[in-house]
Amino acid sequence: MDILENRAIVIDDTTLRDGEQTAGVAFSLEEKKRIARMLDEIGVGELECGIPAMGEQEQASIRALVDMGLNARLMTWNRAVISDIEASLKTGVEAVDISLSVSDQHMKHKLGKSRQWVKEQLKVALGFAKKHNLYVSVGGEDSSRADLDFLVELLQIAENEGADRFRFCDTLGILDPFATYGMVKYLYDRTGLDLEVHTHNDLGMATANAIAGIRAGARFVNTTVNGLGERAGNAALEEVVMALKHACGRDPHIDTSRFVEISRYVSQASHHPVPDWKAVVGEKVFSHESGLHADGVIKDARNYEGFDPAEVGLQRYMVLGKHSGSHGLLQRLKQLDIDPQQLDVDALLSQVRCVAQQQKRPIDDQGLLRLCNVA
Ligand SMILES: CC(=O)SCCNC(=O)CCNC(=O)[C@H](O)C(C)(C)COP(=O)(O)OP(=O)(O)OC[C@H]1O[C@@H](n2cnc3c(N)ncnc32)[C@H](O)[C@@H]1OP(=O)(O)O
Ligand SMILES: O=C(O)CCC(=O)C(=O)O
Repeated sequence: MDILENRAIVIDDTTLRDGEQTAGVAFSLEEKKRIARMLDEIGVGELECGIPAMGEQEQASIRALVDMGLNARLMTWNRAVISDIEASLKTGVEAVDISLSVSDQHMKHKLGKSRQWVKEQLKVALGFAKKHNLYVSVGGEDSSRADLDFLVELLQIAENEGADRFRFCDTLGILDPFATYGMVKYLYDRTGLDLEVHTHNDLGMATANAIAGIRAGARFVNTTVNGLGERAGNAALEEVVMALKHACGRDPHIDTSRFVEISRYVSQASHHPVPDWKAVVGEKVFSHESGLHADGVIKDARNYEGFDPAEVGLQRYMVLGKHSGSHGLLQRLKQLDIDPQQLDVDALLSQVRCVAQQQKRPIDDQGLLRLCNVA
């Protein structure tokens, strides 16, 4: 049986934490509230909303998010340090991610500590958080470079000490989907803890890796709007959700029709433009110019569209350009109320192609009317 069957997938969106860690990005409180509200309204189950250890201003903004009374569970990010968790407690959140580096590289060359220290520190931090009745996700930073059997040991400690789940992090975005599947499955087969995947896009595989992790048994997945996040970013919310629906046949119960609206807002608030061709939310991803494609779409949009553009709040554009064919041209003429019988359509198509080639852009309606000598 497919492991995805009968398992509710929970989206833990970290636009307000890892997304805001994108170099140069800083959301205002109003922007954070609006992003949180929109994500909550579309049904995202959990929001990782900041890092209280950063100081009083960050704590106040997290408190303001808590005060909104959203349906989504709010979670903060913490190092495995008591003072970080104390700062989280001040904000009123009921869930924390307690992060510890788990690869030998990080333990030795970042923390300057041993595996034993990490195991002990996990107990200390987790014990403190559970004493305060917090829901705890243990974040395994750099899990993808960790010794898997050491990870299993850590997961056992986490489970014994009351952790609620473990977050498997491909911190550097160095895995492919097959490796992600193998590593997450290895952990899934050896622990009773719920698993989460946190994937980065350094090799362009964040979404694919997130899906692979879910297929291997992870029930939680970290996403960000537009794939914002450290370096090349995280798995994009809109991509993961649409992939779950259309590649995996699972509906994570998110109102996807607002994806474009949310994407545009986060793009503006983060000062990070979304390319026209960005999967799922790019303005032009449902533009059809090529003759065979345009013909196919005119006959039945499902010939060349994997999902309806309206499903994410986009629209379809039929474009006349260098690669156009006669069916696309005839359709446009019809829309402009021009009788093709009066024209040499083959000659007009040649002109359309030629002008588009010269201008290096599509022909708009005015341009077409001029070519038809009607303008
Ligand atoms: C992979 C990720 O995205 S993890 C999230 C990272 N996010 C951020 O760093 C953004 C917010 N960070 C901050 O505001 C600051 O870095 C703070 C408040 C957390 C800490 O600030 P500072 O005390 O000035 O320390 P600084 O950031 O320079 O150094 C980090 C320290 O935390 C330690 N540390 C790093 N990760 C962990 C961890 N998971 N658990 C315990 N200690 C850790 C480092 O070893 C270093 O300690 P050292 O001083 O003993 O060498
Ligand atoms: O440790 C965590 O919970 C997440 C850290 C993170 O953002 C990462 O590993 O990329």
